[in-house]
Amino acid sequence: MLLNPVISKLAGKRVVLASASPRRQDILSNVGLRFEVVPSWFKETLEKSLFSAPQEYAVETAKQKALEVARRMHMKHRKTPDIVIGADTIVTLEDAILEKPLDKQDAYNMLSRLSGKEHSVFTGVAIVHCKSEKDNQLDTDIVDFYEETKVKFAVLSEDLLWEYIDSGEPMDKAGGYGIQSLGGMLVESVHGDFLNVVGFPLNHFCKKLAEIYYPPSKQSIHRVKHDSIPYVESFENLSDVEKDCSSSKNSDIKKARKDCGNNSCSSGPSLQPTTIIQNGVEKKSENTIQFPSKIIELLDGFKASKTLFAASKLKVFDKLKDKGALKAMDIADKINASVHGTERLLDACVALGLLEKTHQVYSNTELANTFLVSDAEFSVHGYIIHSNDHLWSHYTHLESAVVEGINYHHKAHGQTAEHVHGPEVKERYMRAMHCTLKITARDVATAFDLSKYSTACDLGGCTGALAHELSWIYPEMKVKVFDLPEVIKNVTQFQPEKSDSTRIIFTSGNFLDDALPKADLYILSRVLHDLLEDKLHHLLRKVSEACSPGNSALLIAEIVLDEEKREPRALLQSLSMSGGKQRSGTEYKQLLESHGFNRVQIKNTGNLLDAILAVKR
Ligand SMILES: Cc1cn([C@H]2C[C@H](O)[C@@H](COP(=O)(O)OP(=O)(O)OP(=O)(O)O)O2)c(=O)[nH]c1=O
Repeated sequence: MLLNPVISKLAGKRVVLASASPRRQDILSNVGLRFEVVPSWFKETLEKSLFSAPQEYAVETAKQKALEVARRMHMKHRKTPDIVIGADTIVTLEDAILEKPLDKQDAYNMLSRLSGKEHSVFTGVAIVHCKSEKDNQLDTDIVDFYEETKVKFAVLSEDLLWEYIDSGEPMDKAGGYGIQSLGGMLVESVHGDFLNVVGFPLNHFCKKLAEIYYPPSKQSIHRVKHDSIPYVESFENLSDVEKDCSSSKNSDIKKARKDCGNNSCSSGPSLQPTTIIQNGVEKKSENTIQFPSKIIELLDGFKASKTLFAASKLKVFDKLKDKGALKAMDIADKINASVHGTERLLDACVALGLLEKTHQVYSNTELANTFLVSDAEFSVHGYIIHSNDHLWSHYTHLESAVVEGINYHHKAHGQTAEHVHGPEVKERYMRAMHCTLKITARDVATAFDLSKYSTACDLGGCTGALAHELSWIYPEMKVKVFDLPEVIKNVTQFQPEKSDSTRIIFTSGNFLDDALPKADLYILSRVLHDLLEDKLHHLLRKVSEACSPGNSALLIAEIVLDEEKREPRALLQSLSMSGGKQRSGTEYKQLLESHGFNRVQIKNTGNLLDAILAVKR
């Protein structure tokens, strides 16, 4: 335990070594690491000329080896590992990269080049932390590094060379030799980590683990030097609190800190005494203040949102979807932007997990292809643009709107009706509604068995996204979308190619003023939270009157707050609302009961909107 404190940090985790190399397996198992071996299928065929230095090639190959295994285990075997370790060893001589020889002649060529000279052995290592996201996406966090060792060969005679080659040893080894076996006889001197030559830089690996699992506190100078494996005593002295908070890779660290958000971990002063060295003098400090991760995360949140908005607005994800992969300068050209600015934006998107970057070439992640490309089936692009162009300004005026207690719409956009209700704004709003409903409609439509209702009317149903989902799930159901004339006249562009116009009908009208069309099932999706009390009751009264007991029902799609009203998404959204309010399950129940709906069922879907089914018996 004392000898391998950092290695023991991996105990209890599913660790996978993505390597067929018996040497790597030996090195790691010799220090007590428990792991599965899943050799990588990644072919070592990266274009070497694309790398500015050979070690970058080794690191990238190591990374690709590990990622291939992580993805395969996640997708095919549904066994997401916690950590996958990949490595790649190369020999370099005068800019040439020597990998494993193809045959005896190739081994001869390599060894005769190495004869009498000093060469470098680089091993690139990637430590990939994996996490399965809610939507079954694989989320990875990669730490990589390389180690260089210089090896000098004696002058080798032809006979020695061929005898060595005939032993068979060179064939599965980079540079065509194995320093740990017969090949050791060829070596005059070694500068650096011997195990690095054999295929795995153990010391550097432990230092990296130390950095990951024991990051230095930002507030105090610990006795753990950044480039050292931490002193054993410093592990012994770690408090449970600190252990929990620094338990893993960056995202785990974030998570652990988040989990600790309500206790002394992230905010209050820690009671753990800390050793501080100032001007060479050691001091013990009580009440060290821990780094306020939670606050920094909140503080920086707007930068991440705005990065997503800017990349979406500039259609970065669309351009990359069209072209597959592009360099920063090509993207800059396509979006009419400066190369420098584009590169910064792209790198920020990589850091946020929206883009991937390999050898200065950017491509969309699966997440971006599915949700950020503007014409993708489940794109949230419209919602992002609405957030950027409309909601953003609400929040920049939040402070004065709170102080003055006025409507944010006026504060943010001035008072002109044109600005708030102009055609462009309306279309943007429709897009935002459309894409949020596209990703929520399935969960709302299937929250309850609605098959007994043969006609439905979606009041304020906008582009018909929920109507289409209902008609697809309930083939017997006909759905009428009832919305304002200016909405209905723009719905055509949102219809799927194969839409059945006999089962989905768009009708113009105002649900507050006009008579409601007849239906078995009325739907109010994202309507109630936005209405002032008088309008809300007026509408519910009308719907209730239109519902006959036993035969009809009202389906509501809204965020249903937990009873303590702690749901951040809804509460943050409330800040930008002009009139209405978000409600808890009990509040919706009472509201609906007051309008004669005496059977109210609520289903938390886990999606953006929850579902409520209200019936009059
Ligand atoms: C230079 C040198 C390399 N080697 C080995 C280490 C590596 O196993 C191999 C270089 O090939 P790699 O491609 O790094 O590794 P590998 O093919 O053996 O395993 P995998 O790709 O599955 O991870 O050469 C020695 O064993 N001794 C040496 O002295």
